Amino acid sequence: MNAYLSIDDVGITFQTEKGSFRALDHVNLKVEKGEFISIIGHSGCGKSTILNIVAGLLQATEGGVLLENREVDSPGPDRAVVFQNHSLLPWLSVYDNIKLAVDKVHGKTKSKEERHAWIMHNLQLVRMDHAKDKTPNEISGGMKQRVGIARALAMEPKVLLLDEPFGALDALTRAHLQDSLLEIQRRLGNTVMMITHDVDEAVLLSDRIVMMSNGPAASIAQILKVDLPHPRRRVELADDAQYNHYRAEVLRFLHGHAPASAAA
Ligand SMILES: Nc1ncnc2c1ncn2[C@@H]1O[C@H](COP(=O)(O)OP(=O)(O)OP(=O)(O)O)[C@@H](O)[C@H]1O
Repeated sequence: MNAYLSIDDVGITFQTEKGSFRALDHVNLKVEKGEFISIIGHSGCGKSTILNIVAGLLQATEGGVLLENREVDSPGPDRAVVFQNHSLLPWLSVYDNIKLAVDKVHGKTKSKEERHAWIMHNLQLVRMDHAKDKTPNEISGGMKQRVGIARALAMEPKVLLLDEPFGALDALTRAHLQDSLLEIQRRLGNTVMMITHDVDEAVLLSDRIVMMSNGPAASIAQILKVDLPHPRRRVELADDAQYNHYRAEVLRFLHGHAPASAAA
């Protein structure tokens, strides 16, 4: 039987003014339903490119992506993306930003009252129901990311695609949001692919960490299975030998694959 999400021998070549650029080569990954996968690797190795291919925003040159055995060839509500810099519409309230997505995805299947309850439920999940009437410029960066995550969850996607969702946040806000995401993901059983540069974030949240080689022609170099029991609590894990082992593995990998310019 095929995996829930299957990235099969994906390669991509971009045509640029300077000629063609081979970004990814022979990328293969099978993701199970409910799995939390992190993708880590040096800048420019092709993490966003993989995510965008899964999102259907980019077309692979070779190979392809199957989600529940159906080929991904365009963006769709079954794959919600959260970017580093939130993509909320600034002229709509927090509530209406989520409503837009909910009406699109659930407009035919849920009544108006059900949709309202669903919007509020998802705002409560990320603890943003108190700010439902505010516009994005009236709330902080961390709050905007919370709303972006609520909007993605409200679409009930098969796969949640997170491109450095906490990259632009301060350490404390980031830690809070990681904890909420972990708790929500465990509760709802979402299938998640998340790009990160943060080793602790990857170990804390993931079932598996996909480590990429440097480009051009980047591929998956190593996959680390993170066998830490849940619930995972960051304070307790700080002294946990297994946690520190995984952390060291990823750091060793990144150090060993440092781009030539950074290795000196
Ligand atoms: N549309 C494009 N045209 C040409 N080259 C591209 C295009 N998109 C990405 N690339 C190149 O492909 C490579 C991978 O880019 P990508 O953005 O996926 O890397 P990344 O690992 O996500 O980087 P970062 O961690 O810095 O965000 C880079 O060398 C980038 O310059």
